[in-house]
Amino acid sequence: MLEGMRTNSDQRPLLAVDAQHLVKRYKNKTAVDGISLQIAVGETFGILGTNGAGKTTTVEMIAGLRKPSEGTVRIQGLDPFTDRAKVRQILGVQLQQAYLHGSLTVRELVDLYRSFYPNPRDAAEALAMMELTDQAKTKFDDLSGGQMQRLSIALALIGQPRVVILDELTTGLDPRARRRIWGTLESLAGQTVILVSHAMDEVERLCDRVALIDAGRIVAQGTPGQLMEKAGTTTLEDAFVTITGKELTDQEEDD
Ligand SMILES: Nc1ncnc2c1ncn2[C@@H]1O[C@H](COP(=O)(O)OP(=O)(O)OP(=O)(O)O)[C@@H](O)[C@H]1O
Repeated sequence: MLEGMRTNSDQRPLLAVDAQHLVKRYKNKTAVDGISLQIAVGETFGILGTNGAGKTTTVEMIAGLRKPSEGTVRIQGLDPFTDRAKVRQILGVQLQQAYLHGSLTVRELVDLYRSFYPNPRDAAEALAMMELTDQAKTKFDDLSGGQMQRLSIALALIGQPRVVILDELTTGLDPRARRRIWGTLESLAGQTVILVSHAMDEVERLCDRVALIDAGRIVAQGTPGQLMEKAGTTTLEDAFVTITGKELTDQEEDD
């Protein structure tokens, strides 16, 4: 999905996301401990790590939803904190917990989100894409968990944003829904995607590059092939275990 990089006036590659030395400290804990990420336009970039590694905190800082203790973020050259209105028009975010107004219907939420963007997808098409056509008049609070999740993905993609952040994209969805959503993501031409996951099949299938995060730091990054080569393994899962010394699969049970 990586397309030819565009350049800015200095003829340097224009990065979709440029995060420099992000740190997030809570009272007794450093959740993110100096993470830098440079993601090219059109790239699908995976962030992989065990529970509590700092993945969500990192992407929330990139999205401008959580203030870093240290470090800077630029999205297509814009600061998500000071250029909030502009960033909102080019960024779509699916978070683990959807903070959506429960008494609005699916269609009302879709219309609301469409209003945030200059060139949104057709509403009916967006609902069909996530198989929510029959739920258009259903209130958000009355959706099943899987339907809520599919709606949050539809809302992240509805504006055809240049940068999309997806946190635990298909965790908990059935295999058919997962494959359908993967197909949708593979059809996004030119959009940059940050995908937080601990599902190896998803990351291997979708991501051009991956950062492995452990205890708030990047312990390795590269293409899935490079990570397997570095670790001397034949699967990304084994590479993760070799590099971090931790199992990913055990963690899913804690969710
Ligand atoms: N508001 C907060 N106050 C204190 N500690 C926090 C807060 N939010 C997150 N943390 C801690 O920061 C660490 C990183 O959390 P984060 O949610 O970013 O991890 P994660 O990699 O996304 O994990 P998961 O896979 O469970 O979602 C965890 O130890 C978590 O308990």
